[in-house]
Parts: sequence; structure tokens; C-alpha cells
Amino acid sequence: MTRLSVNINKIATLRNARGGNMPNVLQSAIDIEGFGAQGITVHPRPDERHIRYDDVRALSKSVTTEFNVEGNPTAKFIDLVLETKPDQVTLVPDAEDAITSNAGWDTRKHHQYLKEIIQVFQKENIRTSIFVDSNPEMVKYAKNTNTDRVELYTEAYAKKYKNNKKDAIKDFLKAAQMANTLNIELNAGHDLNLENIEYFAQKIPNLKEVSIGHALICEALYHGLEHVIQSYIKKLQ
Ligand SMILES: CC(=O)[C@@H](O)[C@H](O)COP(=O)(O)O
Ligand SMILES: NCC(=O)COP(=O)(O)O
Repeated sequence: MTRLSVNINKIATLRNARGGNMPNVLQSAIDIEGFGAQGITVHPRPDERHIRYDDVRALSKSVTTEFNVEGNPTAKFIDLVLETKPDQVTLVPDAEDAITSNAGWDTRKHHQYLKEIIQVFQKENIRTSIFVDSNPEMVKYAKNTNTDRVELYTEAYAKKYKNNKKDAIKDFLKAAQMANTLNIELNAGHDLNLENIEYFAQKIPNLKEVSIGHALICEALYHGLEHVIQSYIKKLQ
């Protein structure tokens, strides 16, 4: 079974739009867990445009499922992870001004750097995952870092899925097979949604976890609209 970790960045985006505490990020995480999600993911960015560093501190005390913190391992990020001790840290090589994550690590070039950081987290019993493109070479070099897991960056899959799902999955299958051979555990995420997730989870062997945020929150909004509008109409009669 593949576990679902819900990325709640977008709930924080909505909260930040008005400056108050609605929706309440902490309560949303508790409810999401209550609805069956097996993990909570956050990706604090340096500008704190959605999840704030203080959200991560508070969530680390209230999340009872798996807590996964993603980010570029700057000194500030490393300190936050060591302070909050999530179950898993996912290292993502994104630039400060990136709109969203847009590439995996070059694990061949950066394996020594990653190895040193990973050691620091593993000493504190924090599971590590490295965000990589669907390239078996990148998975192969990830082995040299001693990471526990890799997370396959699925934007390319999501883009191609609509036109040709068999073609879309090809590279991911090769990368996953490499991870299985090398005994690296496997996560995946980015742009997964209700339309493309089933095929991905069926085809990728030993997929431990997917983290899904943007589409899941959009879908939740849309599926909830009818009920909420009907509730308003009733109250206005
Ligand atoms: C690591 C990754 O794939 C991203 O999807 C990320 O966690 C989402 O970040 P934003 O919510 O900032 O786009
Ligand atoms: N690690 C990927 C993630 O957390 C969610 O990405 P997205 O669903 O917001 O694209």
C-alpha cells in the first residue's frame, strides 16, 4: 500500500491572504489526519509565503501521523529540522525565488554535500529523502549519499499523462527499478492528482508514499462547493 501524505502549503497560502487565522493550519492538519491521511507534508520556503517556520514548530507538536518537512538545506532549514525533528526530511534543490519546486538534485555532482547533510539528520533518527528527476543515474548516485529514500519528481509524468500514460510512466519505472535494486525506498510527488494517481501507484513497484498538495486542495475546494453553496441557500430562505 502506498501512503498518502497531504501537503498543506496551500492551506497556509489561503490563511496568509487575509492575515488572520482562517483557515487554521494546525486544525486543518488534525482534521486531514482524522479523514484518513497517513502523513502531513510542509515545504517552508525562505520567504514564508505559505508555511511559516513557526507553523512547522507548532505542527511538529501536533501531527500524530508521519510528519514530512521538505526544503532546500540552507543553514536555517537544517536548524529548523533539527529543532522540530520530523519523521522525514525531503531535500529539494529549489532556488529562493522558485515559484515551486522545478528540478531534482544532480546527485552525481552533489553526492558528497548531500552525504554530509544526510548524516546530520540520520544521527537524529530523521529519515531522509532526496528529490530526484526520473533518471536512473540520479537514483544510482543517490545511493552514495546513504539516503533512506528518494522522492521521484512527478511533474513530467503529470504533464504527459493526458496524452499518453504509457509513455509518461516509462522513465519513472526505470528510476523506480533502480531504486528497488539498490534498496532505496521510494516516494513520489508533484502535480499528482485524482486523475493520474491511480495509474502511477499501480505501475510503480514498492511506492512507499506520495505527497500531494496543490491539486488535492483544489479538488477539495471544488468537491466541497456544492455542499457549501446549498448550505448558504438554506440559511437564506
Ligand atoms: C517538493 C515538491 O514537489 C513541491 O511540490 C513542493 O513541496 C510544493 O511546494 P509549493 O507548495 O511551494 O509549490
Ligand atoms: N513533494 C511533493 C508535494 O509535497 C506536493 O506537491 P504538489 O502536489 O503541491 O505539486
